[in-house]
Amino acid sequence: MKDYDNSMAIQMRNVCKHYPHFDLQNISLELPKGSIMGFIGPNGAGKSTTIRILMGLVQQDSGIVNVLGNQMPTHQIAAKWDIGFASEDMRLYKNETIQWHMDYIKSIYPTWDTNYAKQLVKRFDLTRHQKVKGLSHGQRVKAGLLLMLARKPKLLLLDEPTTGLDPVARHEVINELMDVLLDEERSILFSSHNTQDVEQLSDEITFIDKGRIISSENKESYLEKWRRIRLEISSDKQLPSLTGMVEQRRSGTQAIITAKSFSENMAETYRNCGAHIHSIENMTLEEIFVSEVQSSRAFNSSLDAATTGDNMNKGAAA
Ligand SMILES: Nc1ncnc2c1ncn2[C@@H]1O[C@H](COP(=O)(O)OP(=O)(O)OP(=O)(O)O)[C@@H](O)[C@H]1O
Repeated sequence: MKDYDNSMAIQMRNVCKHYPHFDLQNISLELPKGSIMGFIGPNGAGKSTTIRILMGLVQQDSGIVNVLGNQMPTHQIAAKWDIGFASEDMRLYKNETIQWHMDYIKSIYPTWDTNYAKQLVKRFDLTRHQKVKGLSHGQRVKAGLLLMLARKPKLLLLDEPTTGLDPVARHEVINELMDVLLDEERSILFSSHNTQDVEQLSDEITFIDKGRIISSENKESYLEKWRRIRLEISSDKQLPSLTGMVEQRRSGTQAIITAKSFSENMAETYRNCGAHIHSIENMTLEEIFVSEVQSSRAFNSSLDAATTGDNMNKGAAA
């Protein structure tokens, strides 16, 4: 990438990948160094495919990918020294112990931190001489994270790191990831279905659905824009459709408005139309996620309908 920005751990520009029943479409995202990005999307949205492209495990059909200054997949070998990757299907040797794996990783990576590895064994409540085949799912996930964290990679790519963990184990893993970020040069991108984890951990949030990024923003400013407005208006009056309103639900005199770019002017306009506003509430990331996905799907299907209509008209004209 000619204009590679040195302050970014990840830069993706217009990345596309075609599978027989799926297209990753024009993915562009940037992760500043020292930040943590939550990557949220429904099942089959394209999260793992994107992470695998960043890791060089899958090759994009087009578009530019730069990870820690390395063009991917061309310079993936150099990049992999500094990337820690963890996914649900991470393979450990079943007949070997956690200690065996620690020694093995230590022999490969000169950055391995023996003291930190020992601390992690304690914090994750693992037994070093236990064989992998005897570990529970949660213990296996924690062992995988330990092996990755103790070699101190500059970038962590985590594909659903908390899936299948009980609340206590999730809490331990999240706290550990937050501690990792105390070192300001390190960066994390993690995918999740769990919006609570993402809300707690992330500085940046990216939503993906059906292979397209639907938003990618700083968490604080993003959460600040969304509001749910509950109001009452006489049933014979219409509420105006304002810019930034993504949903309006009415039942008799009661209405609930979801706003994507809320401003006081919006509330004022409703009041001027005769509405009485009961409350203006902040929304959780989960509520915002559902609204984003629904409005993006509605928008895309209206575009598809318009395109189909155009084609039919062209067909008719021909
Ligand atoms: N090697 C492959 N060959 C064909 N299709 C694939 C391949 N890998 C992924 N896909 C398809 O790409 C789509 C996106 O999959 P991906 O695993 O990236 O989604 P995801 O967002 O991580 O989903 P989940 O949350 O369910 O894990 C799916 O429809 C999947 O079937």
